Amino acid sequence: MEERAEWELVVIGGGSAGLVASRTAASFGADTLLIEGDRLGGDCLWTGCVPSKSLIAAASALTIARNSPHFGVEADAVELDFAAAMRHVHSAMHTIAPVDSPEVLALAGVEVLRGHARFTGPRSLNVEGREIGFGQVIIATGGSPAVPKIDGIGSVEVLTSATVWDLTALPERLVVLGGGAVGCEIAQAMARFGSVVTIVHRGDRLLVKEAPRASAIVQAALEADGVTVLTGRQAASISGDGDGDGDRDRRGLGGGDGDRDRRGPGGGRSGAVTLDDGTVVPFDAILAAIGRAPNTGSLDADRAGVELDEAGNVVVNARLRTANPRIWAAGDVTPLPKFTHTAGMNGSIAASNAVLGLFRTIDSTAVPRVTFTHPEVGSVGIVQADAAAQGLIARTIEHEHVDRAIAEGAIGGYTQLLVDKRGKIRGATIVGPRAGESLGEVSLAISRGLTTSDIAGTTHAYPTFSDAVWNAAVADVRARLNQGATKVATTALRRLRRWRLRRWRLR
Ligand SMILES: Cc1cc2nc3c(=O)[nH]c(=O)nc-3n(C[C@H](O)[C@H](O)[C@H](O)COP(=O)(O)OP(=O)(O)OC[C@H]3O[C@@H](n4cnc5c(N)ncnc54)[C@H](O)[C@@H]3O)c2cc1C
Ligand SMILES: NC(=O)c1ccc[n+]([C@@H]2O[C@H](COP(=O)([O-])OP(=O)(O)OC[C@H]3O[C@@H](n4cnc5c(N)ncnc54)[C@H](O)[C@@H]3O)[C@@H](O)[C@H]2O)c1
Repeated sequence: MEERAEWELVVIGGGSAGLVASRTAASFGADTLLIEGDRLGGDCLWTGCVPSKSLIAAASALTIARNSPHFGVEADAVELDFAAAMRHVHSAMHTIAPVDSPEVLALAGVEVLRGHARFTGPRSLNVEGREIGFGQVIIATGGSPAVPKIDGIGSVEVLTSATVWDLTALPERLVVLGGGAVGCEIAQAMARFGSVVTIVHRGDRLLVKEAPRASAIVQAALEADGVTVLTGRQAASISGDGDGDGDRDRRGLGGGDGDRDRRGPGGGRSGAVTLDDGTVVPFDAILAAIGRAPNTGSLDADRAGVELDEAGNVVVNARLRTANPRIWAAGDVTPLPKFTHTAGMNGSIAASNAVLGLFRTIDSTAVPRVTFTHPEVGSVGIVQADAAAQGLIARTIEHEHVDRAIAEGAIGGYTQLLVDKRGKIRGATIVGPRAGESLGEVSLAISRGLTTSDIAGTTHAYPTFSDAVWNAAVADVRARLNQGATKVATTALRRLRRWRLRRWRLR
């Protein structure tokens, strides 16, 4: 690395937020140093989006093959090769990884330093013994999976989203703690592979941030795939079958031989969990998916005057500036929504504010999110629970009336737009195949203040799932035509037209 007394901008953390922040800063010509303590690409590439969506794709392929007789396609023996499915997961990660290699970043003007960074003062960092001076810093150190504090948790190897991708054998019985996005996505994929999966969820419904109807549809879909969903409960204690120190091969973690995982006592990952209502659920593997904790524990943020909240998140204002005006933060290390797209977007905002002195602020009105279960749940803007309080009107299209859904035999979902009095789209929920793809249009509409007339007046290709968005907008426009001043105007225009037509006839 080039030696300098001071770097114009240092970015700590090479995940989604840090990568976008450093590339943005370098594109403005700033001397940019990116410090990464582990692997460039971060959670999204190595332990989050990419492996989970690859696992889901493998499980979908299996389910489609099994359901093919419905479409008149007979497949004799549909078999799972779990080790091959996991090879697909790792191959996807390694295919994407080179995009963010130090060599590619260097071409973009970003210098990469490997090592763990911590603050030594308001304008200095230490990376593995090396002092680094900075003009400004963007903290993008992300988060790590939280592990619950439960009696006996040390007696068993608890999988998390950081380690589950190293499984080489399918656990026969899997307990998933937590019914958020991580829990639902992985539980469904593993159940489709053939694991007997139980979700233990503290909340009263899965995916609690989504509309209750969306939660109910996802729960029914998971149950149809064989998942047992226990809501309103949590683990009280865990007991491992063995001594808890089984080696990696016996646990089916890394380097195993791919055999179906059947560990007896002493295996280290099997055991039983006792819930707070006394229910006992035995397992061959247990996955904690109860949220994430920010990576600020060893950052020595206080030495730089950076304020943390009670949960350890870096406190930022709407411009993503911390309590130290030279230090900014973006991504999962902040209390903002934890998604790759928000990490990237906010990384770009932090970098442009830091380097160019702009006053860009984060947009919290149109943050889309998609849970990639089958069916997918996509939502953006205001959710249904808050709609009534804000006087919004819901326009809902059931997918049983969407031709593409009928053609694909996937009619269980719905598309709902939440619209204000003037026809402005303020929120949406889509439950169904490719909901995430249909959501883009609604996100644009909300962020640009578009109305249902704008969507209704835009030709949409047929037959697509985005037809449902179009039809919901058309339904809103039609309903408005029958109301108030619009009704008066259309009635007057129609009468005028009829009068003119009558006069033409008389000529
Ligand atoms: C199972 C799972 C599935 C997910 N699926 C999706 C999805 O489908 N869509 C979506 O939008 N989001 C998804 N997410 C969330 C998404 O992965 C995160 O929101 C996103 O990756 C956060 O990016 P980040 O840059 O803030 O943090 P990270 O990606 O965690 O990057 C932080 C980086 O900082 C490094 N670091 C930490 N401390 C230091 C230090 N002191 N010095 C140097 N380096 C340091 C770390 O090694 C890491 O590489 C998923 C998450 C999980 C767990
Ligand atoms: N498709 C996506 O975009 C995607 C996918 C996965 C993860 N993510 C991101 O990753 C983050 C973490 O996801 P997550 O699912 O781990 O967290 P989460 O916070 O979304 O959900 C965890 C759930 O577990 C429950 N819970 C907490 N402690 C529990 C306990 N001891 N026992 C049982 N239940 C318990 C909580 O009530 C909560 O609803 C999310 O914030 C999300 O933004 C996004």
